[in-house]
Amino acid sequence: MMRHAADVPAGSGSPSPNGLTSSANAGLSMRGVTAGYYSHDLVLNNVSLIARPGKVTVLLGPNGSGKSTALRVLYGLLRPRSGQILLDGREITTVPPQRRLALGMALLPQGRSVFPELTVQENLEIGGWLLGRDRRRLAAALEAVYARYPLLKEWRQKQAGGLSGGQQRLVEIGRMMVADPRVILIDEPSVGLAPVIVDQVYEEIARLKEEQRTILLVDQNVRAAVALADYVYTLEYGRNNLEGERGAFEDRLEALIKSWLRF
Ligand SMILES: Nc1ncnc2c1ncn2[C@@H]1O[C@H](COP(=O)(O)OP(=O)(O)OP(=O)(O)O)[C@@H](O)[C@H]1O
Repeated sequence: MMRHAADVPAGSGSPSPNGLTSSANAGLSMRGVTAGYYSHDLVLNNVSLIARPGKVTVLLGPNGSGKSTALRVLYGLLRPRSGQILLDGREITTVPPQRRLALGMALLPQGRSVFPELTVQENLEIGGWLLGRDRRRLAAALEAVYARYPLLKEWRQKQAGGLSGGQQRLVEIGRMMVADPRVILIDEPSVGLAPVIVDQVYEEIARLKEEQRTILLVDQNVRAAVALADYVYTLEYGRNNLEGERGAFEDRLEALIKSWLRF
């Protein structure tokens, strides 16, 4: 069933008063978050959502509705003015991104983020910086990534900047996977990629889902995203709008996309 945010009972999914994790608040959640980049603007206005463990949660909405900003707040790159971020019921609102990484969270940012002058291997090593100077653990983590993505092993001595857009995307995914995250935030994974690479990116997201990782996906590619989704939220003008299980959205995608074109 698709619901309007106004119909969702307040306080649903709240943490247990004793601070212990209950299944009701497992996952990554944003509660009543208000955020913006400048004092006079408001990009997110009282937004709440939850990415359930092992599920794919998709966040959709027209351009400028605040989707990427929501990911930035969830990852700690932008501090909310009010509201809370919780991971498995524990408040992490002011926890910096590097500590969120240590808690098992990762962000796959939109667009090209490889270090072009560095080799593929050096780019992957950056993904393992949490392992510090523990060279053995870093080597083991790199080997696991190479086993998972054999192409990265082939390219390991190549300069990342010389790779194609699709190849660089794989390096970015590999870099994220060095830390073996359990909660993954993905921002527009297919922007600017050739269709054949786009398919591969969604296959990889499907594999991450099969592995029971928690995924929050922001995407302009509405059909591909909804096909993978367990639960969908939409934002409009920085506010919660619709939400519901995938099935409730599948038949309404055309109408939804059309309504966003007027923004
Ligand atoms: N770094 C920034 N500094 C200032 N304003 C920003 C910044 N990033 C985004 N904004 C503004 O915040 C609003 C929401 O942007 P955001 O990127 O979160 O939306 P979005 O829903 O992800 O849009 P799109 O689908 O176009 O990527 C926009 O008005 C945008 O101009």
